[in-house]
Amino acid sequence: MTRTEPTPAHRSGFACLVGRPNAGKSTLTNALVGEKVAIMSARPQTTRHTIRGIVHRDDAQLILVDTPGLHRPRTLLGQRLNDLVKETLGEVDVIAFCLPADQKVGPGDRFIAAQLAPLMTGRRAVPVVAVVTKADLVDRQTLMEHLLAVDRLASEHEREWAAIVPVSAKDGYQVDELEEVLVKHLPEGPELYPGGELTDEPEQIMVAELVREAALEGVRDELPHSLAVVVDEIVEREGTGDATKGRPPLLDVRVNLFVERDSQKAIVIGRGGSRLREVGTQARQGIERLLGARVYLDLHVKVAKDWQRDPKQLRKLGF
Ligand SMILES: Nc1nc2c(ncn2[C@@H]2O[C@H](COP(=O)(O)OP(=O)(O)OP(=O)(O)O)[C@@H](O)[C@H]2O)c(=O)[nH]1
Repeated sequence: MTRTEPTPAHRSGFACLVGRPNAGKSTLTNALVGEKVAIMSARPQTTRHTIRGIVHRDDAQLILVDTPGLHRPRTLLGQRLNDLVKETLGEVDVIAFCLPADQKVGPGDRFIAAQLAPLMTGRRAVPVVAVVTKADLVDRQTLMEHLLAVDRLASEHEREWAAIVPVSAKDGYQVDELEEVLVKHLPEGPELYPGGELTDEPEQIMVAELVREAALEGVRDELPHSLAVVVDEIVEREGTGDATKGRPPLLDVRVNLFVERDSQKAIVIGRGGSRLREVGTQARQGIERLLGARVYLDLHVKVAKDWQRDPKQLRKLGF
């Protein structure tokens, strides 16, 4: 008799690596994602999240995002930035807090732990996995002591880490385990970046960014964080390219711009659509350079009310 195993549900979501400078976040991201996709690190998707890479598997899609550095604020602006960071961190599914094994838990780590503590409790608590990085640099004894110190750091705030995982991005020690732990904390859900077509992904992100830049030009104050740009599709119009004659294809690029309110929609579109046309022209030039093709750019402005407050919407919009 054959028994069919139930297929485990597909999981998808966002993880954010935080930690003081030099904690090993970038190196660990590369180890998790692999070099191929790590090139995405340079492509800002939005001012809120930078996608650093996607771990794409049959059973899960883990999207690693970045936030601006979480530092001890020295100015009011710093404070504002930290508020933004906290808001952003509150929207991810799991946080990986990196603490280097070769350095004692210090004030920088304490500051970050204090910022994370309020996020780790309440109805929308975000699990925080403590990741002890650079494990290869210390001996077993030092590693054990460090793990205990990291454990105490959570206790100081009457919290518990969702897990403590020592890793070495350099020799690959426990990187797979960390991936499992992070995936385990993702909600069940479909692929957020379909097909795992990772090579297409940077293009879409860059196209979205070019449109976003053009759309914000001159109206940044009016639309600070209220604009999300999502590339709907990039398709080649049949029979348009002819490589033998060096003729690039014509690409149809469809892009949606989401704003929060009708008044913002009016700003983006401008009188009689004049602004949107300018946005289109400006963005198209950049996109043509980027893709090395002729581009027909189709922009749609839509109102997605309160999207900033709804994590499901945010995800749909690629945040
Ligand atoms: N031996 C060893 N060195 C590591 C490991 N991970 C990172 N490093 C080194 O630690 C230094 C900092 O690593 P990064 O990945 O740049 O750290 P980061 O947290 O991204 O740094 P910031 O961008 O400043 O926040 C680099 O010189 C890395 O080569 C590791 O697992 N083992």
